[in-house]
Amino acid sequence: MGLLVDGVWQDQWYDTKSTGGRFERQASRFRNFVTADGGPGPTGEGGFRAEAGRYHLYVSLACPWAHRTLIVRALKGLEDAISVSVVDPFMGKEGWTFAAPDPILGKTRLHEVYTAADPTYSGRVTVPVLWDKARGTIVSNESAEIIRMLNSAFAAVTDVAIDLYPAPLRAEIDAVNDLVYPDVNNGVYRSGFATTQAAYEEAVAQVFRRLDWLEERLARQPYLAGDVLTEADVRLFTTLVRFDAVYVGHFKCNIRRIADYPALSGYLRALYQLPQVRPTVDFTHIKRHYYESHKTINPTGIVPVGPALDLDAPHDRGPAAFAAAQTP
Ligand SMILES: N[C@@H](CCC(=O)N[C@@H](CS)C(=O)NCC(=O)O)C(=O)O
Repeated sequence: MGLLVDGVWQDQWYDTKSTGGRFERQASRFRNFVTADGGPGPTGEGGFRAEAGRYHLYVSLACPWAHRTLIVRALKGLEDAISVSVVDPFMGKEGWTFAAPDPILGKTRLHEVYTAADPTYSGRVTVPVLWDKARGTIVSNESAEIIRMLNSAFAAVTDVAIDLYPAPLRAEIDAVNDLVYPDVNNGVYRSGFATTQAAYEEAVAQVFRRLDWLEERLARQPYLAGDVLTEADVRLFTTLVRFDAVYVGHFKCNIRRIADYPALSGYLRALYQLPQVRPTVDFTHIKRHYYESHKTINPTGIVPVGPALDLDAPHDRGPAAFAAAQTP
């Protein structure tokens, strides 16, 4: 675990001293957008046109943010158009590494991919990374924006016509994301990485207040934004699927389990059982990464054997429904 300072790798754990024991996540630095015509997106510069074979994703199968991009790539039928490298589950002194040199740049450490894009980069070296093979640089390292690009820019290179961010539901999706991101997706990290009792208790209470709220919503409707599956569901799913296996124990989010919430656990199983989603879930990487890498939390690195989860059990949510993509 570490970060780059002016392009030089430094091994250090998160600094929570200056924030009263609270973990604060850094904003992502590469913020360009792939677009259908190569014009600039909402942030960053233009020149990144959607083309089959041009882009590469660096992911960790353990990481919930990277997992979002793998799910959207699969739901949008982009597996052949966008290649993927998977980092080793263990994140040690060199940060994320590859078991074998990566096929694009021949690197063995993810921080070398960052310095290949910007030799003076300063900041954390995170997954996911969307790499442009044509320009030899990083398009984006912000998962929330990468999933938007995968959803919207690649219509010409896929025959899957579903829309995970349909115009009529955008306000609702944004509103849900604005609650789920701080309270749940990042809330579990704020609970687990807190270094004072007060910071932990504040974070864990916030996680469960929001899970209670989500339980109530998902008892009333099949998906977070209504009747169709959207990016809001993908974003919640990647935290839910890790929750009982990792966040309950390792991050001390143990007031309740997802298994104790009937609607949330049925919803989790429904999403997990989608044929595009299930192959993206790797519990070996998920459990090994957290329990082996975070030595300040789990010094022995021992990975617990349980819990026994049956995500293949039946659910009551019916077949998946998606919004149809509008032809431009
Ligand atoms: N805002 C980023 C966060 C990504 C992120 O924090 N990824 C974690 C893995 S779960 C990481 O790579 N952490 C390494 C570090 O912080 O040094 C996104 O959503 O893309």
